[in-house]
Amino acid sequence: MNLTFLGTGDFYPRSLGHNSALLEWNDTRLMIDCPASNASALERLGLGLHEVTNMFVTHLHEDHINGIQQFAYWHEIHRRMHGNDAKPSLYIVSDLIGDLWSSVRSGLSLTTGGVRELEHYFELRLIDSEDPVFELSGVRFECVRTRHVPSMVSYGLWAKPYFHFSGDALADSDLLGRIEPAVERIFHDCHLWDLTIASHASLADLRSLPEPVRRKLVLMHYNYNYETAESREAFERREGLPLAAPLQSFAFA
Ligand SMILES: O=c1ccn([C@@H]2O[C@@H]3COP(=O)(O)O[C@H]3[C@H]2O)c(=O)[nH]1
Repeated sequence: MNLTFLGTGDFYPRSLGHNSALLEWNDTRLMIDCPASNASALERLGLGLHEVTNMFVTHLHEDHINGIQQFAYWHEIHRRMHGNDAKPSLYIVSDLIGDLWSSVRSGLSLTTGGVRELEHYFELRLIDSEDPVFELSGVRFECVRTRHVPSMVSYGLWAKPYFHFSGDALADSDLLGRIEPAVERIFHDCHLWDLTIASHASLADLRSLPEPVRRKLVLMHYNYNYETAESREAFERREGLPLAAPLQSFAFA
C-alpha cells in the first residue's frame, strides 16, 4: 500500500493544500477527505479526479469537504462523456451523513436534470457508527473517533498493519499507545502555530507522547510557515520529528 499526501496544510494552507491523502493498493484508490485543492495535486501526480473512485470523509470542516461538489460533478460529467455508469463510492460513518448532505445540498440537489439526492452522485457506503469498520479490496479500516472540537463528530483512519491517520485530532496518549504496536507509522495532526489552539495537537502535546509512539510520528495539517522543503528540513533537524510534504509518498509492505 502507498499513502501519498495530496495536501498537508491546515485551513489556510497557501501552497501546501488542505490536509488530505490518497491511498493506493491492489488497483484501488481511496482518498481521505476531499478538499478542492486535491484536483491540482492529483494532476501533478498525473491523475484525474475521475481516477479516484473511493472517498472517506473524516469530518465536516470545510477544509476537508470543500471539493465534494467539484468531485461529484466531475465524476458525473466524466461518466456521461465516456458512457460509464459506475459512480464513485463514498465511505462515511453514518453519524456524519445527514450533516454532509446539509453542507453540499445547496449546490448538488437542484440540477437541469431534476432534483438530486447524494445517492445520485455516489454509491453510499455507510459505516455503522456503533461498529465503525469497513473493508475495501482486502484491507480492513477502523474509523477511530477523535477529540477535535467538543460535540463535533470526527474520525481518524486506522489501517492495520500499515498506518494510523489521525484526522484532525488532539493527541490522545492512550489511544495512540494502543494503536502504535499495530502500525508502521502514525500520521498526526500538529498545528505548529505559536499559540494555543484547543482543537488541534500542539508540538508540546506530541513531544510528551511515549517514545515508541513518537518514533512513528509524521506530522501533518500544519501551518504555512512550513511551505518550503528547507523550513520542513530545519524543523526536523531541530525537533527530531518529520513533517509530511505535499505529494510525499509512504510505502507500506
Ligand atoms: O473550536 C474551534 C474550531 C475551529 N478552530 C480553528 O478554526 C479552524 C477550522 O479548521 P481546522 O479544524 O482545520 O482548524 C481550526 C482551528 O484552527 C478553533 O481553533 N477552535
